[in-house]
This record gives sequence, C-alpha cells and structure tokens, in this order.
Amino acid sequence: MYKKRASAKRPFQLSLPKPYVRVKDLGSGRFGAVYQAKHTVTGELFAIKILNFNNDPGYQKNDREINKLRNFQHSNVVRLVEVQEEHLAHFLVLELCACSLAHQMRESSSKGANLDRSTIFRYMCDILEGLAFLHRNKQAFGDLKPSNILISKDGVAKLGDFGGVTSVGTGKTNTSTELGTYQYWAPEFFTRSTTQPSLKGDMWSFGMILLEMVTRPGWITGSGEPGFAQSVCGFDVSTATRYLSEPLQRLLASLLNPNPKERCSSSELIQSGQTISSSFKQELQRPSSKHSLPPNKMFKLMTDTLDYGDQASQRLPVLEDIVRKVIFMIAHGITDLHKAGFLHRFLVPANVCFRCDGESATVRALVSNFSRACPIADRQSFPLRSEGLPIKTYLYMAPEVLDGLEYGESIDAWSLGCIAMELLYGHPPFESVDIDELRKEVPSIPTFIDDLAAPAAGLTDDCISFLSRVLDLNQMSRLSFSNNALLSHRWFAGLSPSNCDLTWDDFQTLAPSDIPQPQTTVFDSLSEEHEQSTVQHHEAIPAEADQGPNEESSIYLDLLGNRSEVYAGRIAGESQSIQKTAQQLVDSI
Ligand SMILES: Nc1ncnc2c1ncn2[C@@H]1O[C@H](COP(=O)(O)OP(=O)(O)OP(=O)(O)O)[C@@H](O)[C@H]1O
Repeated sequence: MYKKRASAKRPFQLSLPKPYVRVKDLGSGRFGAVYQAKHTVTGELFAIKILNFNNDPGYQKNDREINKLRNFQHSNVVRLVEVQEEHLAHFLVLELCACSLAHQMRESSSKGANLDRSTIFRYMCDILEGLAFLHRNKQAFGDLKPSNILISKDGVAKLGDFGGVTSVGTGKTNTSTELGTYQYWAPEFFTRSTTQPSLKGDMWSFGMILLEMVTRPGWITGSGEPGFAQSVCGFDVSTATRYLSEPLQRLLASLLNPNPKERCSSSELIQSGQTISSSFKQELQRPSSKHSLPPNKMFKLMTDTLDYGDQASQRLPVLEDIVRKVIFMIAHGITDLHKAGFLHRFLVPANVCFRCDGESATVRALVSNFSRACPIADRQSFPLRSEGLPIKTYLYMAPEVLDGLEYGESIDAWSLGCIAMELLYGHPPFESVDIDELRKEVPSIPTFIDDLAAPAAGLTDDCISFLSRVLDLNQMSRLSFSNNALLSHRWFAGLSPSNCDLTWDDFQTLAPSDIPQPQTTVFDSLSEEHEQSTVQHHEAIPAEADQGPNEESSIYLDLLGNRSEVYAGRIAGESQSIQKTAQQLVDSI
C-alpha cells in the first residue's frame, strides 16, 4: 500500500558482519532486508535485519527501532541479540522465528481453513501480553499487523519490527507512513483527531487482527487513504461479528469501538483477566462439524458440511460451482411449479431434499413439502403470515410477506436467494429471534451482499449479480421465475437439467475430515419405492417437526426432467384445504 521510498535501496549486496554467514533470504520490508544467518562459531541460526542509513529519515527510524528493541525486551517481543554497524548499515541480530502470523494465516487460508481456535487464543494472549508490556512503558507499537507478529519456533507469538514503536504523549505529529498500515489504522487516524501512534490505536489494530483470525481477512479494503478511510469509518463491527459467540462479539466490539475513549485498553483487558479466555472458551465449545446423517436432512448435511461460517472467504471459490448447481436444480423445479400455476411459498432449506441416485452417487436436489403451495392466480386469498410459528419459518420469507403486503410471483425467488446465501455464506442471511427484529434486519440485505462481493470473498460477478437480482427488496424489479427469466440468468450459463449433476465426491471435497461417508442405501430404498408407485407414503422423509400444522402433507416433486413428476406423500393433514391444494397440484402436473 505504501510507496517504497525511492532512496531506501535494499542492501542486498552487503555481506554480513563476522561471525555470521548468510543462509537464505527471509524477506524484506520497507526499510531493510532480513536474512537467515548462521553464527560460524556456535552454529546457531539467527535472523539478521539490515537497516542501511544512507538516507536520513531512515536512519532516525533505524535508531529508534534499535533503541526501542534494546530497551523493551519481553518474552512476547522478538529478542534482539546484538547490533553491529558496518558499511553504512545497522545489522540487527534477532532471534530466528519460524514465520510471521501473516504467513501462517495465508497458509491456512490456502488450505481452506482458519487457524484453529485454540491457536488463535494462544496468539491473542501472547500479543496482548506483548502490547500490555509496551503500553505499561508508555510505548505504542504503532504498526500492528499480522506481518509484524512473528511466531517463534515453539509457537509463541511475538511482536517484531519495532520501527513504528513510539513513546506516547510526546506531542510530536507523525507522518502517515509512521502511523502504520491503513487496513489496521484506527478511525481517529483517518480523521486526524490523533496524529501519532497511540495505545488505543494499537488496540484497534489488535481487534482487527483478532477479527480477521476468527472470521476472514479483508474486512477493510480500499484504494489510497480516502478509500480506506471510507471502509474503516463505515465499518460495522456488529455485522462482521454476527456469527460469533456473544462474549467474543462483545470483546471485538470493545476493541473495534470507533471512539478511542471508549475503546478498551490492554491493561483493562488483562485486568479483567477472564475476558478473552471466556470469549474463547465459548467459541471453542461451539459445535464442531461432526454430523450424524439422518435420512431426511440432506440439505442440513450440506449446510452443515459447508458451515465453514468464519472461513467463508477461504471456501467460497471452491463451492460456488456446487451451490450454483444446487440452486439451478431448485430453480428448475420451482419454474416448473410456477408454469403449472402454483407458488411454493415455503421454500426453506428443510424443504429441499437431496436424493442420491444409485451407484454413481449422483446427488440431486428436490423441492418438497407443498403444504403451503397455492394457485398463483388466486394467491391473495391464501394468506401467508400466520402468527405464532417458529421464527425459522419466516427467515426466508420475502419482505412484502413479512409486511403483510400484497405479494407477487417473485416471493419464491426471494426464498431461493436466501438459500443461495446460506449455502455460500454458511449461515442464513438473517438470524433474527423474532419477526419484528427480522423486519428491521431485512433491509440490510444489500450490505450482506456487498460483504460477499468483496474481493476477499472470491465469488464471481455473475453470482453476486444473481444474488442482488433475487434479493431485490423491490418485488417489482426482483428476478422472477416467469418466462424462464431466473433460469436464464448468466450465473446458470451452461447448466441444464441433464448437466447439473453433483456427486458425493463434490461434497466430500468440501467436507472437513470428520464428515461421515454418505449412507446412500437410504436413497436406494427410496428409489425402489418410487419405482413401485408414484403416489405413496414416505416414512423415510418425514417433514420437519417445527414447520407448522401441515407437516403431514408432503409431496415430493422430482425437479429434474421436465416431466415434473410428482409423487405425493401422505396427504393426511388436518386441513382439508391443504389436501385440496395438494391434490390440485398433483392433478395439474
Ligand atoms: N526475527 C525474524 N525471524 C524470522 N523472520 C523474520 C524475522 N524478522 C523479520 N522476518 C521476516 O522478514 C521479512 C521482512 O520483515 P520486516 O520486518 O523487515 O518487514 P515487514 O514487516 O514484512 O514489512 P514492513 O517493513 O513494510 O512493515 C518478513 O517476511 C518477516 O516475516
């Protein structure tokens, strides 16, 4: 992000002072190169950072870095062994660390995972200890970011690169390059209400690093200072942390408080002692991705399998194509349903089943549970918003339904969009606890889509375009199923009913290692039943217990193949009208 200083030439040509010999390059920063070096007498390995002082400003900075490192040694600060001065350069002999935190985060992200929670917890405690030590000594670290945190060979996180460490309260105004890195800058640096590295500024950076580790990197993006200013000043911590445990949400909210006066300090965090540990304890106790495989919960299996939640950005590129196919299959079924003159009106994950066909283990998505389906032409006489149902029933409902307004054909498209979001993000877009809260949350859907549109999420433009078209708050402009409009969206380019199969292998590529093998026999028996009769009772796929009074009515629509074969489950619900609707549906297709 910073322009390299024209005059800060890297002294690659310099040989190392005796008794050290260069082993390999470790990298280079803005102000110098770092090498792995061997002590020729003891054989011990070190990192040697070369700071050349050809240029005055750099020299002052070198001096500061060396002095600070000399004076502030701690188990969570990289150890300075000695400093040598030769060839117009300072050679800082440092303990050799295994890598930087930035490197570790990149490594785990390339494997599609975050660092595990207990490692994050340890690192956070280490960093906090190091910061608190500096802060007690009235020093601000100034440039806290993952690449300036080094991980020792025995796994301890240490503060490295003391070039930004500054005594607080000197009244001196720092240049922007001395205030750290934009992604980790606190808002007060952008507004210039603070012009020198500060303890509270460090706490913001600490919070941002913690957030990135437990969720994903890339919350703050931009181009140049104005771009980053907008991203940081408009940053909403509650959105970014909404899927974390409550204590961790509270901790991050207190670190990423835009008002530095209200932001917690390192000593407060340490004094309150248990804050971090209890936050993480809860986080560590959250259910892991262990799954049993009840026969009718295929969608749940998929969402659970993909319940990477915090690791969304790492897995998204891999899974987008799978989600695209699943959504296409559902969309195809709903399109057929609409063509037959019916709205589904109850498109929620629990009403999407997966059927695993035969030996090829081809997985197909099926829409089920037509208990709330109604004729499109007569839809307004079928009121939808009955009170008292579990909130889960409403989370996928279009805003106009929640608002009790007249609704059109595109309500199913909204629900489909919510399901797509859930598959892509690992969670439904809304997790409100009641309808009133949900109604307040729904208008924020464009922000949620923006999150997914961030480059860090790695989704294609076509996918984002699809989401914003089906999750359009305005039902008039929302993409709908009529005239095959939704199926013709460019996100589905190249897909057809005969060319959208998924196999268990596709799922397995995404699955954490503890996902059990699929029990395809459940589906084999389902297929046999299906062959024997098109209308029968499917004990194997009971409807979700919490889906209102109509759970006994289940009709399973085979989405694939335009024939839209319907095989009805038991139509023995208490409500005659539901039976009638279901029967109408069966008759009409
Ligand atoms: N003690 C060390 N042990 C092992 N690697 C180190 C050590 N110190 C620095 N490095 C590595 O050397 C590289 C350069 O580090 P340096 O601190 O000079 O720059 P930076 O922090 O990456 O960038 P900038 O100066 O722009 O902030 C980094 O990849 C860092 O991980």
